[in-house]
Amino acid sequence: MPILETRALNKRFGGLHVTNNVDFALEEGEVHCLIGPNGAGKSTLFRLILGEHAPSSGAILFGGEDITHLKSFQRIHRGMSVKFQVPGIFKALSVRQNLEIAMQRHYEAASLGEEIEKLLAFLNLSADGGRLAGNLSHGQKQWLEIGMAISLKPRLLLLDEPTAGMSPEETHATGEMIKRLNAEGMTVLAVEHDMAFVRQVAHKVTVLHLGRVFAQGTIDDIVADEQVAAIYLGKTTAHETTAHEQKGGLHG
Ligand SMILES: Nc1ncnc2c1ncn2[C@@H]1O[C@H](COP(=O)(O)OP(=O)(O)OP(=O)(O)O)[C@@H](O)[C@H]1O
Repeated sequence: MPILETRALNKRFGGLHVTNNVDFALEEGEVHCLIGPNGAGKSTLFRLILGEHAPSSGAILFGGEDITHLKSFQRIHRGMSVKFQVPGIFKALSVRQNLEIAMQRHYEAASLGEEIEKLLAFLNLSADGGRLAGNLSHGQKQWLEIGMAISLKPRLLLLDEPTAGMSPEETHATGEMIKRLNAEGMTVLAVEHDMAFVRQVAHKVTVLHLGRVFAQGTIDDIVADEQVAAIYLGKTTAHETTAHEQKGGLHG
């Protein structure tokens, strides 16, 4: 049974049909990347899954349960967690204090310190626990965010462009983190533009285009798909679409 499923999911903003009859299934235990040209509807689908947008029609299931009408916090209680692109860390607090805030209600006081140190080590931030979060590098801030998102050991981790703005080395280190989390049992859905990262982590890739599922397969299937290449070059005539400005090409 898929851990997450959308059935005939639609979202319209006025006359704009941004999520168009999306049937999507995420299998438990996989790392799945959602790609597609700018404006394809990736963020909107993400926000629908999280409960930040209400769908116009269709259903969302998590662990087999219909969650279409649940609030975000109820979805989080059921085991979803998210890291958005914009950092939501407390800049004026230390790295350790940030993790403490995320974790304190969920761990016994006696084990909290040890859990935080374990997480700091996982995030390559052991030497930075006492630094103000606001003084971390961009990549380190993203890792702290990931740390806050995984601190409650979610069943499903949602990542919105986790490597945006990172160096190739930081991107690779982030990929290794995702692979370790996955090896320990976490299912991951990531919106991502960086194809090197997608190749590093993804078991499966879904391409969204004009709000629809356009293609699905392994990264090799997707990169070899000429129709996918065409939409990235803005050559599609499926709708009245103009060439999209790309942050990164398909072959990244
Ligand atoms: N709240 C909103 N109100 C109206 N239109 C919206 C809203 N959110 C998104 N859209 C429109 O929906 C379309 C899809 O946007 P979305 O952000 O989901 O795409 P995306 O694939 O995530 O793009 P990017 O890769 O640029 O982040 C765009 O045309 C966008 O302008």
